[in-house]
Amino acid sequence: MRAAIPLAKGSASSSRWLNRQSRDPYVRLRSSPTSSSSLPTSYRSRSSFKLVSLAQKHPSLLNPSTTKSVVDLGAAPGGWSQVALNMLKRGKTSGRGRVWAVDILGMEPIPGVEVIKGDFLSSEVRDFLKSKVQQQASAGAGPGTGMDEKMENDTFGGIDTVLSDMMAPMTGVRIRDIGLSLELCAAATIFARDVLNKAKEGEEVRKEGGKKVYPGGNLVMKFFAHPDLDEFKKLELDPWFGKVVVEKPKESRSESSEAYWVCLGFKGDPNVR
Ligand SMILES: C[S@@+](CC[C@H](N)C(=O)[O-])C[C@H]1O[C@@H](n2cnc3c(N)ncnc32)[C@H](O)[C@@H]1O
Repeated sequence: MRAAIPLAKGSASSSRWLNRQSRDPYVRLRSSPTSSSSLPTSYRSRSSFKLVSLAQKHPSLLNPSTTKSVVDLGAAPGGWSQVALNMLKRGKTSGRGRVWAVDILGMEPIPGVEVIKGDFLSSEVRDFLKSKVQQQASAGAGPGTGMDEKMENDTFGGIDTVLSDMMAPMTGVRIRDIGLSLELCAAATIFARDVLNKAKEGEEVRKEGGKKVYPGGNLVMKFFAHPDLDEFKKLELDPWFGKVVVEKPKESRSESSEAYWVCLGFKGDPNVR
């Protein structure tokens, strides 16, 4: 087991880090027990506020009335899963909503979230997760639900939203770090294509509260800005979704090159439409 590396007392970098943490409003909010807003603020991670922000801007990502099932990739310590679960609990789908959380690291349990510990880059872990999702899909299917028919037609993936905040430990070697980010994005994208609910034929974009809602499942995925990743979006995301936008939530540190793709309205394989 690797020993924890202590922060060098008084070193310039540790004082910079401590200084930044103490000034960061999202680090303080993370553990604040109360808030005037209706959103719970005792989240496990600073990152939670990024998802809150993305979901406020794109309400169909975690829509309390329609989102029933969410997969959270790179979930530890569990902040995004908490946000997703809270949103599902507030809606009509409460009780039926499911969240699966996957991480290479362990995390404290969250009641209502099924945690799978494993490396998402391993095909065994992805297949295990897929089988869990499919079990739910077939349990939900049945006469009168319309789901049996959807599954026969191969248009029921079972998942409404896939979230990926996965980030490999940075090596500092830019080309390697970009390669790792691309590898995680590729694995999350291929998985999402297999499990996301597809827009039904003839289903139109509708407006809700002045915002467009694209039919079909959604994918939110962290990436690191680089021309190779722009190319990835153009080839692997844009043709598969109704709309793909790049978001840099205000809670994401400006010095970080991280951003998120918000992919709305899964349409399925462009080659067979
Ligand atoms: C930024 S953290 C996620 C924070 C989380 N969204 C939250 O709000 O608590 C990134 C996570 O990605 C996980 N990760 C990186 N590579 C992974 C992989 N190959 N498989 C599973 N998890 C991975 C890391 O272990 C880490 O916990």
